[in-house]
Amino acid sequence: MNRKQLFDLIKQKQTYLCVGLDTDLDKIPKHLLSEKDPVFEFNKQIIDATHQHCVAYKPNLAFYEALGPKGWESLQKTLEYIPKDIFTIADAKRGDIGNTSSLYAKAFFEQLNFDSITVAPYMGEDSVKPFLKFKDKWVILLAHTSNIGAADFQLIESKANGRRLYEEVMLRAQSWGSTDQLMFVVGATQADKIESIRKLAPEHFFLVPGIGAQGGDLELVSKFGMNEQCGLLVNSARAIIYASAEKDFAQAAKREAEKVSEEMKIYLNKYL
Ligand SMILES: O=C(O)c1cc(=O)[nH]c(=O)n1[C@@H]1O[C@H](COP(=O)(O)O)[C@@H](O)[C@H]1O
Repeated sequence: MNRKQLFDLIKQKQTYLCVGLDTDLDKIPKHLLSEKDPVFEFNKQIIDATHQHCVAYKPNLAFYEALGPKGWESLQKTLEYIPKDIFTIADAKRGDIGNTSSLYAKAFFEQLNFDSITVAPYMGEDSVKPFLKFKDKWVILLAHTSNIGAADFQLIESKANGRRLYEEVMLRAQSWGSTDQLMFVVGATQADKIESIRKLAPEHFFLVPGIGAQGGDLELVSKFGMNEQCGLLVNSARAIIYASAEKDFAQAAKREAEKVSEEMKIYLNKYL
């Protein structure tokens, strides 16, 4: 899916919601635990209930890898179940020396056929470029993340040019790939900075996690983060998928996704 197709999908569905499939056996409703594949059964029902209200799904690999080979199987089945017109993000935060990155890229783009993968930029250009060699696939590079520790390194200012580390990442990486293959992660909890962050990369899509459970402000993110092609995929996981821990979990997730999407529809009309 290219940038235009992603924007068309956003316009058609009037939402830029990404649902995070951070599926945790300790949090899913107890009645699912007797299923052969509880993780897939949970995801399947969440996807059935929410797919009309989102444009992307983002399974976080940690939740699947923690279960060993069974987790990979659940992930693969989940990916195959996601409707083909919906954008998929492997939240894997990979990145290594070039030949290793090439194999990570194969794993996520060829074996699993994800549309995109989150990548950590700190090993530099040769660790990111192998992911950019795949046609119609996206790299989503960590820029300014949502967590408290984001300040530890990302805010360090260069003595040479005064730029913060995340600013340097965003500016340099733009020469590595086009706006049709590179996005940046900007946490919703950084909403106070999103206006200046948008100036660093006016045309790129941002993946914005951190609304819902982490308390980020969707209106601020939308008002200052949106560009002419929306340019935002805003992720929420726990607040949607664990809206209820009972048998009505899928309906509760649908209600939450619908609520966020209705808000997004207002912002699309107001700020686009
Ligand atoms: O790359 C990410 O998706 C990510 C980056 C970031 O800065 N902050 C962040 O929370 N995430 C991920 O986004 C999801 C947020 O989940 P909730 O807080 O439950 O909505 C998790 O899977 C995180 O790993």
